[in-house]
Amino acid sequence: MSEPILYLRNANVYQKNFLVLSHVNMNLEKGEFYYLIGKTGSGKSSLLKILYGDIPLLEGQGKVVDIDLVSLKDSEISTLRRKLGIVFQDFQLLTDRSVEKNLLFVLKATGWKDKYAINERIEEVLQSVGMATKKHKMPHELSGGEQQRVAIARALLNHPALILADEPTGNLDPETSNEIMLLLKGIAQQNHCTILMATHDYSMIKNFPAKTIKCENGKIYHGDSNDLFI
Ligand SMILES: Nc1ncnc2c1ncn2[C@@H]1O[C@H](COP(=O)(O)OP(=O)(O)OP(=O)(O)O)[C@@H](O)[C@H]1O
Repeated sequence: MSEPILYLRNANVYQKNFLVLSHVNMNLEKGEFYYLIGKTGSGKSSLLKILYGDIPLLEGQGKVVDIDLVSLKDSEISTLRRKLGIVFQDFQLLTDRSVEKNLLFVLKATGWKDKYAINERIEEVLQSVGMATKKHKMPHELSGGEQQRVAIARALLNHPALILADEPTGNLDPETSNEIMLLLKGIAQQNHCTILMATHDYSMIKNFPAKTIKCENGKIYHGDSNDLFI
């Protein structure tokens, strides 16, 4: 079996002094799609935050895209995030600049200098999410689904091997949610990239089956979305 793209061993996930999840063990394989499910407050966002370095891993072991979470220093968090794509429910685009400038901002912040390469990468990611014709639009001129497409394009800029998505369809209607799911699944396949997506949306899980990681009563359980509908 190939090396997992991320693993946690006996990891305890805390929010301040509160133990949210204990003895978390997980291995995510390259190119696979996983749902992270569980009731509100069960720890999905906290688990994702451990993985992108927003909460420190104080107990247990873990590695994400070859970066050790236990020894992660503040100065290495930007390196970790550069290797990941992160997508949020509320898109988190910079509202004062165009789609193109949102992407440019990330490329510059992550060390891209060559103007030609920058323009080419912006074109590529916008093409891959079907937004190439909207690069001069401001975020408020886009629908929620379009804004999420731009956020996904932004997540793809640095060719991440892993995308962490926290309720990416939570603010979208069912039809637009399906479009975003198709897009994410296509990205996982084409780029051989792993996606871990937190969601509450069981109808979507039913439409797009995948492996599941469930947070419940302070623990996680591995399964398959088909198990949820027996
Ligand atoms: N900043 C914080 N400080 C203290 N406790 C927190 C903080 N953020 C979350 N918690 C607590 O940690 C637990 C897990 O919250 P978390 O946001 O990870 O759940 P979730 O499964 O993502 O929920 P939702 O589906 O509502 O987003 C909850 O009991 C919550 O109250």
